[in-house]
Amino acid sequence: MDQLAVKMRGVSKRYPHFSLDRLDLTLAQGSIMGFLGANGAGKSTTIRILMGLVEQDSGSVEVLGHDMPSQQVLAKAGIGFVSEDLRLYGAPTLRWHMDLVASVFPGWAPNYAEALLRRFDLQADRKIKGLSHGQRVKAALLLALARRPRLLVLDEPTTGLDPVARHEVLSELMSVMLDEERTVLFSSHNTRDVEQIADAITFIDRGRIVDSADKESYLERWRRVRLDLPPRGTLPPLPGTVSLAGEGRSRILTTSNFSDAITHACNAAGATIHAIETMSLEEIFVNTVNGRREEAAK
Ligand SMILES: Nc1ncnc2c1ncn2[C@@H]1O[C@H](COP(=O)(O)OP(=O)(O)OP(=O)(O)O)[C@@H](O)[C@H]1O
Repeated sequence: MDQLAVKMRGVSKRYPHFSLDRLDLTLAQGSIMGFLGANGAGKSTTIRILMGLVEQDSGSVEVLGHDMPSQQVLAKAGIGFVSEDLRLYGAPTLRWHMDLVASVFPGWAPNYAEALLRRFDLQADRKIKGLSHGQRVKAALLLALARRPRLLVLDEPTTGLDPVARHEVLSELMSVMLDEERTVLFSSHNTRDVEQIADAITFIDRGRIVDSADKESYLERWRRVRLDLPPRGTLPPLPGTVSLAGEGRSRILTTSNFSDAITHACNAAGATIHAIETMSLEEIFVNTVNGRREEAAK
């Protein structure tokens, strides 16, 4: 079994209008996990708990083998964290921040930091307050990456960036991650960003983990099948059916568990299949969340 960088078991946290509900989340070392959820789904709360910034009401949290929050000092030595909450000081320069982080973390890699400055097109002698939002995000990433943390936790790093800055940050992040094996937890409500860089994906909705798997498995399992039923024909119940829509004899079957058995069953029912379409992560995410909400409403 892979070593786990993050292990959350039965973690609950109750706020007056929201609760995280017995959340289980594991992140194997070396994997890049996209943590996807709509606004208010509980992504930041989960990340704050695993960073020891908020204490769970119940359940256990282990990060890099350390219990959280009780051993957070040990865990944090190995974590690079970038989030909207983390503000850099405005008046000092980026160089001042680099020197500060280097003085605190022995793993700081000066040559790597200089390479990242060039990659991110940042000038170290500029004051933080004079940087654009995109440049600040890149500065925060540089400060986290150059420590060479074993675990990188990025809470919505692309939120609020214009498309150009977003593309820059993502492509730099991707090339940085190709450089060596890193464990990354990357939260976002942007499925395209996650699809681009993650190899594992966890969906959270209304404080609950809805699904968690490697990206390829999502993209392979989910299909939209367009078909025509024979006159007065019906389809048998098919495992994995998320929705079956359509009018007259035409149907669109959305399944989260596609296999040849589905096409065989459709053919056996006399249906004519016109197309079997792959789905984007965005469509999978929307279908997962909607399917769950419809279940809850029944
Ligand atoms: N300290 C707090 N006190 C009360 N409620 C809180 C607190 N922190 C978070 N919440 C609530 O918990 C819910 C989940 O918030 P959270 O920030 O975890 O969501 P998110 O998935 O990160 O959302 P977004 O994508 O909008 O940032 C929200 O309804 C929020 O109002």
